[in-house]
Amino acid sequence: MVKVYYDNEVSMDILKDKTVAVIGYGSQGEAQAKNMRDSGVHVILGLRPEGNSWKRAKQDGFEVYTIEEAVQKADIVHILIPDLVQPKVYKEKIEPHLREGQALGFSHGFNIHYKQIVPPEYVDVIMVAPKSPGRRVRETYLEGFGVPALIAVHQDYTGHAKELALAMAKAIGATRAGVIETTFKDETESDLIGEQLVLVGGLIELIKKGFEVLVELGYPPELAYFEACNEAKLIMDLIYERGFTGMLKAVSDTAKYGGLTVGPKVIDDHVKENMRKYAERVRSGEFAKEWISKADRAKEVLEELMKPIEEHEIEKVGRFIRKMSGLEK
Ligand SMILES: NC(=O)c1ccc[n+]([C@@H]2O[C@H](COP(=O)([O-])OP(=O)(O)OC[C@H]3O[C@@H](n4cnc5c(N)ncnc54)[C@H](O)[C@@H]3O)[C@@H](O)[C@H]2O)c1
Ligand SMILES: CC(C)(O)[C@@H](O)C(=O)O
Ligand SMILES: [Mg+2]
Ligand SMILES: [Mg+2]
Repeated sequence: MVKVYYDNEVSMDILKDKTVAVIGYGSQGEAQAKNMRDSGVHVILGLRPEGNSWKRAKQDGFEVYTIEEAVQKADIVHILIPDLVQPKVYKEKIEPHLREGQALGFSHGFNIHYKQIVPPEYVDVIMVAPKSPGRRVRETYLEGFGVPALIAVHQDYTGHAKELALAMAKAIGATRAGVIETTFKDETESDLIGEQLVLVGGLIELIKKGFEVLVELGYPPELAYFEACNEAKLIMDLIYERGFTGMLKAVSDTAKYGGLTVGPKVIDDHVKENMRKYAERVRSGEFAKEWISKADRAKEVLEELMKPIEEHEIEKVGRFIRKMSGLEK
């Protein structure tokens, strides 16, 4: 079993009298900046003056500076802007202001692992990667807990890089749930493979295709939505809390028999073959090459990819069901 770091064995002393500049105030930036501030860390924000985040971060009571100023004021520069934006911002606004002994922090190893950012040898390079969307990073912290996270050290100039990564993980609330040390390579590849095959790509397609089959067979879309999507959350909660076995114990014997005999025939070896193929594309760097080649028009590319999803019938029914459940107005 891997070593897991918990609250009682990690100290935040190394962050005393230090300033953490969080670059970016999006999903992870906002959550991590707020958690670290609430843990007593001096956090400042480095943002674009013309951006929407500037106003939001100010309203949330943060000291906000341009990215260049924040780098100059900081001991730790924690880069939480979109992966494809990071290399340009790093080259133009961060690298020219770096000082000996500072630390660069990341929540995903993409740009270090694929060498889109190559920091000078006189800084520490660390990762604190919460294994959760940003929103849960904040919500669980406010509930008095945290989300699990990975830490990694790419470069240890000061000799204190790991201590620093652990301290930041504690400040984010992650050591309450447990923190595991890994490498930039393993975090990057496993994160990309997980989100493509299962978490984002796999789940959307499984739910969408299940919904489509039910609707094609003539069942009302609302019923199809309950079966293929809404209840998926409730079943996943059971798996999250009790494991597969616990979930199976909670569903009917009919669901157990049908699920366990038909499931492997639907998600069959062809699906696993596809998974292997696309995991290999991540490991070979082919996926990164493709994604990096879109850097100049990432926004348009994503809009194009999201359009058919946004217009899919499942999204219309979803809005209706969420209203019905009081989740949306
Ligand atoms: N989204 C998640 O829940 C999640 C989970 C784990 C790890 N990560 C990693 O965290 C990092 C940040 O991802 P995110 O999804 O939180 O980012 P995001 O897309 O939410 O970041 C948006 C923010 O980045 C800043 N920004 C955007 N474009 C900019 C530019 N051109 N110049 C300067 N600032 C700019 C703005 O403050 C904006 O609010 C990435 O490395 C990502 O892989 C994200
Ligand atoms: C939340 C995820 C999918 O786990 C993260 O890795 C991301 O890239 O947003
Ligand atoms: Mg990811
Ligand atoms: Mg992830």
